[in-house]
Amino acid sequence: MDRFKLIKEVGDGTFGSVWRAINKQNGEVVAVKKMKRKYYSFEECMSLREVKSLRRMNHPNIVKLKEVIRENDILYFIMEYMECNLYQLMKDRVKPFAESDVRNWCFQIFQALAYMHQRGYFHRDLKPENLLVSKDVLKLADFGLAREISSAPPYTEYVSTRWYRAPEVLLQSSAYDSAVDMWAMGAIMAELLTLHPLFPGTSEADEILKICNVIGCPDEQTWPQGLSLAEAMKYQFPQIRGSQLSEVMKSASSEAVDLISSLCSWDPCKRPKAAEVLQHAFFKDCTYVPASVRPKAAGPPKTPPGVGARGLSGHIARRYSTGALSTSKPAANISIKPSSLSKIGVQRKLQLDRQAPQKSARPTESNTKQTTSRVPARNSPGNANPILRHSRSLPETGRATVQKVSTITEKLAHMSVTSRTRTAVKPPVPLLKAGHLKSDFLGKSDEIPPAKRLTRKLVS
Ligand SMILES: Nc1ncnc2c1ncn2[C@@H]1O[C@H](COP(=O)(O)OP(=O)(O)OP(=O)(O)O)[C@@H](O)[C@H]1O
Repeated sequence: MDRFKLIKEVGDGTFGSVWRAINKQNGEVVAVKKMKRKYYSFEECMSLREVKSLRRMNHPNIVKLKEVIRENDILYFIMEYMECNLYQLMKDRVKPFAESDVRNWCFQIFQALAYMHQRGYFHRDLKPENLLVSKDVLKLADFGLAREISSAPPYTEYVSTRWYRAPEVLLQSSAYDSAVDMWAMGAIMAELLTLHPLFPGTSEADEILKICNVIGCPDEQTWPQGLSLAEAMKYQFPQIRGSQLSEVMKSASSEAVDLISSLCSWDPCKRPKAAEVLQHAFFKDCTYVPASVRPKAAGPPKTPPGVGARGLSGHIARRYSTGALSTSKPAANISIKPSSLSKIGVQRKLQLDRQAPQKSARPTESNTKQTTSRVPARNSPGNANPILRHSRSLPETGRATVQKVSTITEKLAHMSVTSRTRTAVKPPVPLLKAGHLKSDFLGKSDEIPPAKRLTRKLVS
């Protein structure tokens, strides 16, 4: 690590602290993520999901892992540096972002998702904090480490973010897939457009209630599997017709509302795939698709190989070609090069009953008993949220408006996605009542005082 000069801590997550640093050898600014737990062998580091998945990703909208260094049993990830995350951009804002900005950002993220879903990976913890920004470039970060659950607590505990958690995960489905990322993106898009979280649940049961308040409760037509999942848990959905998303997002365009409606469909099968989303009318002005997600036959890109709908200079994409894994004890260098894709893909144990062990920027649960803290959500509307005042169901899906814009994007729509199986052991299920606020599905209370309900950071 002598090669790097740490300048400033820029992030403190559950698993690691992140620093802006300079590579003294070439002057390059990098991000150094110093992991909080110790690693006693290089093999252990190599088996981390974050390493396994990120080293296989080479996309302009996925943060590049340059090196992995183990020194004195401490693990460091050397990554490309990004200026901030989307939550930081949102939290002090009063005026919502222009829809064109949201469009450009989301277009980039959906491209990254199309790329990784095609390769059999899905993120499972999409949230504004994990979407990093530099100028108008957005990149997905924080891959899969949280799936690495076999090591000693507390740093390997799984922490997921409730506000963006898909209903099938909330209802403890034993099999779910990349559609969970699509749900999270719907919630994130809405939050970007309104500066308010769309489903700010204070517990898992309240999370489902918040969802029902917006999109109405599911029925045999909209999500039969969901009713079965609920029945298996002895959970009763609150009988709510829901609001109108356009009322919650008054200034959003009909295309934005339509896309969010389809992304936040109860039934994961009814959510569009990432590649389909790129063809949605909301993105009609965004035509650039990076070479990395184009079918090989499509030829070279017509715009520079940058990122985002606006396109960026080519040097950015070229920076991401190689990297090295290294350790100083014992010395060993291993090249990062894309290897054959794992058929297992992302595996992350989901623990739904308790809260995050420590610093986590969002309402989360993990399998520790520690309480968690939250920082206030900017402009959190609380009960003033208009979703609580309206009662009309959303359209089942907005897929009808998906438009075909090019041969390339048409081909993208046929990208395959590998399903994954959740490995969590299910504990006994208590009887749950609709809208139950006192305890979570697994019987552990995570209710917090009303004044703190709509805050983001969980406190010990
Ligand atoms: N490459 C980077 N460049 C700049 N900042 C970064 C980078 N990677 C992460 N960060 C910052 O550090 C924060 C924490 O990083 P990260 O999410 O990887 O840690 P974590 O311990 O896995 O967090 P979590 O609690 O979400 O699981 C991010 O929200 C972001 O603000």
